[in-house]
Amino acid sequence: MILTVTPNPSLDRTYELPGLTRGTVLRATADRVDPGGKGVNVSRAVAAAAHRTVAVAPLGGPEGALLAQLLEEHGIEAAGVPIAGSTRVNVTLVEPDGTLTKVNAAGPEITPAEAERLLDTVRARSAGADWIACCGSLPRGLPPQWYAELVARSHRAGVRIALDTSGAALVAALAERPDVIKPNTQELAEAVGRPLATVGDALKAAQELCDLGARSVLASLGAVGQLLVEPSGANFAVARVDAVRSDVGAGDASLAGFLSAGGTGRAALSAAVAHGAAAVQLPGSVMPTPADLDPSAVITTADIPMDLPLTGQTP
Ligand SMILES: Nc1ncnc2c1ncn2[C@@H]1O[C@H](COP(=O)(O)OP(=O)(O)OP(=O)(O)O)[C@@H](O)[C@H]1O
Ligand SMILES: O=P(O)(O)OC[C@@]1(O)O[C@H](CO)[C@@H](O)[C@@H]1O
Repeated sequence: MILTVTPNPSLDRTYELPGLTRGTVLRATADRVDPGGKGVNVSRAVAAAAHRTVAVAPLGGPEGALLAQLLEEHGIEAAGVPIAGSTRVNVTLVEPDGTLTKVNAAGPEITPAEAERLLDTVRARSAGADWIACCGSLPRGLPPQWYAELVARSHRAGVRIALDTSGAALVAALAERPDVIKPNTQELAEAVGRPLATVGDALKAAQELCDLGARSVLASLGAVGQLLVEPSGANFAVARVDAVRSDVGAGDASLAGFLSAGGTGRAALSAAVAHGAAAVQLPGSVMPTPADLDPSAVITTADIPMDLPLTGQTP
């Protein structure tokens, strides 16, 4: 069973536009709403592969009620923690050429009592979990050390932790030795405090995060592929993709594939890349099912392409 924790879940609204013109009323040609937030997406992908998952998330207001309803419709068991504030709505604008513009709200303010109830709910639901995946930004009210506390508590309960977050929350959690962290290129660069130009730079940065406490690093490098750095060594994988439709949630699909395949070693890395490649070929944040995966398109190697340039960092 994979338990996911999403402290700042979202309703993901996607609007398809004939064009994106600033300062005008834009009429959408299509729109959709998906249950969102990084851990929620991991649960969606795990459930799509018919594995057991429980999604822990604070839920509040009419948006929280709709999110709970959507999760139920997706067949995902939710452990919702009621909060006084309202669950956020994140908006994606899609232009005809496929360009995506995403607006993520800050999310509700979580009270100290709600924060404690969230930690208690994770503890109560973690019996029998193979992994706890803690994913996404922290809403207001949760201090940057909140994930560190969650990692420490989960390790005391004997459960492995995967952490996908960024900035101070990521750095603060390293000392508690998360079993795997999943930074993307931007998050990796931010964590080591310098821009990364090549896969070799990303490898060095991932090794530094291991020195700071991460037991392993699954670095997702967008179209470039993924690096898995473990005590036993590093591996790199990339998959052929015919046409990218939406990269929203591709990292979440990757993490779900990685954990479902055991969360360690080359086979899990290959599964992560197969899931990422499948996810980008699907619309919105639709998560791949086993039928969408093409393992034959994945190349996995211990021969790291050190000089391969990276993309996807904003200064
Ligand atoms: N443009 C692309 N072309 C091919 N594969 C891609 C592309 N973008 C993403 N992928 C695949 O999906 C994986 C995850 O993507 P990425 O590194 O962008 O994650 P992320 O930034 O965490 O995504 P998100 O936060 O939206 O879930 C990549 O490692 C790769 O396997
Ligand atoms: O604001 P955060 O928590 O960093 O990211 C939230 C989010 O962008 O991540 C998912 C895609 O990975 C979306 O479902 C959701 O809207």
